[in-house]
Amino acid sequence: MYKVNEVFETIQGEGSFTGAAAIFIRLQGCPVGCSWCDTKHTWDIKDELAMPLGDIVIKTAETEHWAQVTAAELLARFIQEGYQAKHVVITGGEPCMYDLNPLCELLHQNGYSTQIETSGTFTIKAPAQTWVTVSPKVNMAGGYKVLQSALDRANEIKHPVAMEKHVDELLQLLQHTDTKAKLIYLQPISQQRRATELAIAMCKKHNWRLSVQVHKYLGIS
Ligand SMILES: C[S@@+](CC[C@H](N)C(=O)[O-])C[C@H]1O[C@@H](n2cnc3c(N)ncnc32)[C@H](O)[C@@H]1O
Ligand SMILES: Nc1nc2[nH]cc(C(=O)O)c2c(=O)[nH]1
Ligand code: SF4
Ligand SMILES: [Mg+2]
Repeated sequence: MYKVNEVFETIQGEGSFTGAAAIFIRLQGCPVGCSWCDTKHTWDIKDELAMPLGDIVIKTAETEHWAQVTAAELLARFIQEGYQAKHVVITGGEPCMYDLNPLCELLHQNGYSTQIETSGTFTIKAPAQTWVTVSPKVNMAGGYKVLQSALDRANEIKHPVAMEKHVDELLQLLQHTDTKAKLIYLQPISQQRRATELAIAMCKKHNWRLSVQVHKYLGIS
């Protein structure tokens, strides 16, 4: 069973799948506590805020409501809603609090590709074909060993930056990671001008890529 905060079809706005039509599943719950997090409404799991999946799918505002569902119920809902996207992004909250194997396997069997957006603070439980985006959160719950195994598994590393020290953190993490087959992105925090300028300069300096949360510039979810 998965606790789901939101389900919606949109355009992937971050990382290497930017521009791809995608179905997003936003899972409820995250203990990491990033001060600049743009999805704080997913942090807590409040029993009294449970609601049916049908109500979750039509909700338009960011709320702390969630629905408890199976993988099969989610797939059935995609079909019922007439979603055409064949790429599914599982985010949160922190999706790796959950075992994502049953969900991803069912989606793969039904012709979807899958992608996870994770902080690297929980062990990743997902099939080998799943594209893993790690947005590393340092000095947070989970510890160094878990984060390193997430970085090793990552297909792309997408580091949120606002200050030089965030770049230094990434450089430190990459020292212990084989990055040959990985894409490395900097993502400016909250579209701040200074963060964006820093990210551009550092992408040029280190030959990394820039991810700018295109959906926020477009004003879409
Ligand atoms: C909301 S998080 C959910 C998934 C997971 N907990 C994680 O942190 O990767 C999804 C992505 O948004 C990024 N993010 C969150 N708040 C942001 C902000 N204010 N500006 C830029 N990126 C942000 C995270 O770093 C992560 O890459
Ligand atoms: N369009 C769109 N793209 C996204 N890529 C990652 C997102 C996330 O919240 O994890 C996200 C999101 O919330 N919306
Ligand atoms: S780990 Fe992700 S969801 Fe959790 S607080 Fe940080 S950015 Fe937000
Ligand atoms: Mg988002």
